[in-house]
Amino acid sequence: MPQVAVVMGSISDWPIMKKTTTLLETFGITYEKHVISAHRMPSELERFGQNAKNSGLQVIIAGAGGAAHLPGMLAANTLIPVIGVPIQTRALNGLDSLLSIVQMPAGIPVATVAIGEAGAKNAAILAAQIVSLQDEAITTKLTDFRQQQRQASIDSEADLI
Ligand SMILES: Nc1c(C(=O)O)ncn1[C@@H]1O[C@H](COP(=O)(O)O)[C@@H](O)[C@H]1O
Repeated sequence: MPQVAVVMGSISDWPIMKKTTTLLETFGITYEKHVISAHRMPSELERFGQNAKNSGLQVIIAGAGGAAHLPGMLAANTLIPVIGVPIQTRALNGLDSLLSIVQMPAGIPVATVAIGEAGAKNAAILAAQIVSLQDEAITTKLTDFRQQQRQASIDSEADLI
């Protein structure tokens, strides 16, 4: 039974959302991935959201661009925490996606991360932190990941030439 679902509004979001799944694999988290659009597939979205808890999922990561209603509509259909990834857009650089995801009305939260690649990576780390509350092996992997980042920053000083 996968721990996390990675959902995107379109296959065109996959190059960014692949950053999320790659990191989930690094942390040893099991996941499933789907294209589900709130706009184009409203009944599938409702069914997925309403079955998510029973299928054993612990976190949903949802990436969408433009009028990015997908994360909010998933959140409206489940009690599982939803992390929203705003996809960068050509017309408005992803500001449209960010505001559509972050400005949820009180009562239906979406944990919104940064636009684009940084957000896609942070979504995976945040999901790993949530799943790690019940999985000690993931805590160990997260600790190692932090240590590697720290060491890479320390080592980078040698390049200040
Ligand atoms: N924001 C949404 C939703 C939704 O929120 O339901 N469905 C698709 N999309 C977004 O439309 C953009 C363009 O999609 P296409 O490339 O398929 O036209 C994508 O970034 C997708 O996430």
